Amino acid sequence: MDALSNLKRGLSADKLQASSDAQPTVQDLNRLLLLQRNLLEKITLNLPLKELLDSLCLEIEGIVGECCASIMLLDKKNGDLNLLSAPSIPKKNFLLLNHLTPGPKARSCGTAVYSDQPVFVINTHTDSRWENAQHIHELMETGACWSYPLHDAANNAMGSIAITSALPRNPSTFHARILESAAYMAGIAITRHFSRVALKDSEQRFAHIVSSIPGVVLQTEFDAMNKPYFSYVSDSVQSLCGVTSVEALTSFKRVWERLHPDDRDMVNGFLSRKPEYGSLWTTECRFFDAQGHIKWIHLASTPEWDKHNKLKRINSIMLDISSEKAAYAQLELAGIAFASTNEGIMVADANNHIVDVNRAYCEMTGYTRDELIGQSPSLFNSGRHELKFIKNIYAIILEQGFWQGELWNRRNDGAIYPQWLNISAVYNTQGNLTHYVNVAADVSNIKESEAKLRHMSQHDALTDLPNRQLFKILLDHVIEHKQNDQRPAVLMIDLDRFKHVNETMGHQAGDKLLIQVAKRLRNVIPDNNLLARVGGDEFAIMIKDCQNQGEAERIAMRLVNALEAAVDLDGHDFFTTASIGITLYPENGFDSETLIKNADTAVHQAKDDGRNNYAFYQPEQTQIIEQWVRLEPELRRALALDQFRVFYQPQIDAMTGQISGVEALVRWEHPENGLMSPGLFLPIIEEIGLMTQVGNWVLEQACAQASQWKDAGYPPFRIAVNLAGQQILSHGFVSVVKELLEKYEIEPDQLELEILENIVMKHADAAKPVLNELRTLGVRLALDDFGTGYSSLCYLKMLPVQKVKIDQSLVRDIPNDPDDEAIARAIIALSHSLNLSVCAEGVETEEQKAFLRGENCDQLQGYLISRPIPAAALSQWLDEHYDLIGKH
Ligand SMILES: Nc1nc2c(ncn2[C@@H]2O[C@@H]3COP(=O)(O)O[C@H]4[C@@H](O)[C@H](n5cnc6c(=O)[nH]c(N)nc65)O[C@@H]4COP(=O)(O)O[C@H]3[C@H]2O)c(=O)[nH]1
Repeated sequence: MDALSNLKRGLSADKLQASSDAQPTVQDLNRLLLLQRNLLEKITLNLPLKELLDSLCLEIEGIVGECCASIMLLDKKNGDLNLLSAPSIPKKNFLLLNHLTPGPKARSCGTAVYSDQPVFVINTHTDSRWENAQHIHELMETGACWSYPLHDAANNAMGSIAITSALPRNPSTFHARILESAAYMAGIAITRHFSRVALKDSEQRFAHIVSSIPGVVLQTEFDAMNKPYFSYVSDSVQSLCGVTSVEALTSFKRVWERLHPDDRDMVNGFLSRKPEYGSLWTTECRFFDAQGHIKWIHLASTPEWDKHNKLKRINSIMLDISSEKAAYAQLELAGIAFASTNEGIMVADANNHIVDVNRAYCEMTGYTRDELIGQSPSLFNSGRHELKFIKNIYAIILEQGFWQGELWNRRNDGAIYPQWLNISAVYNTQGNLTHYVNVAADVSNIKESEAKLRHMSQHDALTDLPNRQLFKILLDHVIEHKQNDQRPAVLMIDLDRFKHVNETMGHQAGDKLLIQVAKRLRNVIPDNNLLARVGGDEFAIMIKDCQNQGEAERIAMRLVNALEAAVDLDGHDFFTTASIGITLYPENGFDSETLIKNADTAVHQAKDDGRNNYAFYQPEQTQIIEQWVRLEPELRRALALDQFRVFYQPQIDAMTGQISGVEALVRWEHPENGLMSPGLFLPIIEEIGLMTQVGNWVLEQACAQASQWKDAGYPPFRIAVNLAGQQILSHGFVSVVKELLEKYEIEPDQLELEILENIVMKHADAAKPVLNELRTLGVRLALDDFGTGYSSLCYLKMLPVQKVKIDQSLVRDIPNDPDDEAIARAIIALSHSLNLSVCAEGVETEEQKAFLRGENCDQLQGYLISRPIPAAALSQWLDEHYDLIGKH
């Protein structure tokens, strides 16, 4: 329907304001053209919509006269019409006019929009389309209202433009044209406005999206020469490649130069891909950022092709994946470590089901990876740990996050092995336990080495017996855990003169001897008792329960006997003996330290008692040992410091009283202690191996003195010198004697060498040839201290001795002890029967002298005649008893 017919439909004869319906004049048309031109100009200038529409309304009002122009717009949300521009309508009336819902009776504007037709109401008071507008009439003078719908780009009604007059009024054709034209232009202005707003919105949204993307958005196009250039680059390119988006847009090269040289060929290939590659291209490459650090980029692109399949454009996004790359590299590294480490690694989930294991773990356990996945670590249970222990481990892990320690586990083949295990709990970011990581090492080898080391450190390498340290530990253990009536005992066994074996026969022979000794001792001691080698030639035995002294004594006897049989050393029979010291718990000590120390002390007592013997600990021995320790270093220097002296004690003929000889006896003139007798220091000298040196020194002193006495005019008498075992067995001893005799021009039979009975007995094989040589030399030999040791008369027969010296212990109790008398009597008689002369030692009383003379003892020596005295004093004694000498 055109404007005019619409006009006719709304006409009413009454109260109409006059209106010319004449055709528009040239002036009108000019005004209309001017209106259009002005509005188009303003649209082009992009003036604000409101300003633009207001000016349109005002211009219409100016052309039409006595009217108000207004523009209403549909609210898309609720579908109501609201005023968008009404410059001449007071603002207070806006509320009356707004919220107009389009409909058939919705006044002029609502009806126009509803019907999408122009509506010319020439009298609002009578027109049914205004019948609901009483509230408006009450407040506004509204007589006529002509309205035209506005259209959007899709030609849908989106609002209205209206000319309202206070009085009813007819529109002219020109009015209708103005309205039509204004509606058209307002529609353009509004549509354009909304397009611009939408575009701006879209741009803003795009910019927002691009800026919020953690990467660079870019568009690459190709020029006529097919060279790439960027048609769009988002600002974030700067943080990635160190160039601004403006620089990138102006120079593709600037970005290209930031690309890692090694990746350029690959990216070149990327840019020249063919459609076959599909619609999404991805790759990874490296760029240098502004600081020169490498950034890893994930490049994702969608290509656009022209109709000739020529690449037109590439839309890309570049994402910084540097941290992911680093994390991946770390993961890769962890993966390599996991796979290649020698530590077994097992990962279990929160329910303790195995989720992964490495190669080392499989090797250690003997299971394949597939066999282990999904299993529980209880598969390795060795049965050596209580459930409580395992539960406690997991309790510690939950409390502290980890546990480490040693476990016994079972391999697939059933073998049980020690494992050093470190279990850590793994928690996720929410703090929930997700995994357990077990790092385990098979410590069997370490354990074995440890055990070997421990064994080595606690055992003697030669005999494989426990050493002193272990002996002490075990002894303390027995003491600590002993039953009430249990009495442990310690037997310390010291091989007599073992050093001599080493020195004369070599260490190998010494080792063999020790091995044999160990074997014999082991065979002798009762089961369940302990034998240890606690020093070079020292063994120790712990009797776990020794009921009484007698039992210890019996064992000691058995030990002594066991060692008595000859030991075969490289085809030679060798005899060894031992001195045994015994301590009993608790009387001789409450701990291992004291029991061992005191047993050591008792060993010395046994040695003093003549060796090849045993002795129980006597507390007073400790004092002697202490003295020993004090004197030893001083004794080592005594010879060099000329602190030894030789005293002489005369021996007389029992029948005639004439002097028959003198015995040389050594003394030590200690700088502080004064003169010390040999009993106090000779055992030490012997023990420290200086006996040969000191003994030979005494021998030389005696020979020199004999020569002096001879030179002084005294008739020759015998010089008796004591010989120690070490001396007899020392290399070249006979030559030493020979040289001395020659040096001091002494007749061999003037020298008498006194040897101890037990020394000869013990070393018969070695000593006998030496004694024979001495005898061949012409030197006289006397058996000293006879009657105290073996007293084997068979030996007497075998040895080349000419004299027997009755020990002073047998003389001491004469005449009170009939036994001693009987022994002395027997020795004298038997010696005489073997053509040996007899000298009695320690003669102190006339009774002893009388008894001995009565028994035909040949010589007497003792305090009754003279104490041992220095050479000068003896010279004086000789002078005083000159007659005795002369008669010799
Ligand atoms: N109670 C008492 N004692 C008497 C009496 N007459 C002598 N004596 C002591 O008896 C010991 C005799 O020497 P011996 O039996 O060979 O016993 C010697 C001897 O075996 C050893 N000895 C001494 N000098 C040497 C030495 O140069 N070399 C070696 N190998 N042994 C020596 O030391 C032992 C002890 O020597 P001495 O203390 O000098 O003790 C000496 C002497 O002083 C007496 O009437 N009553």
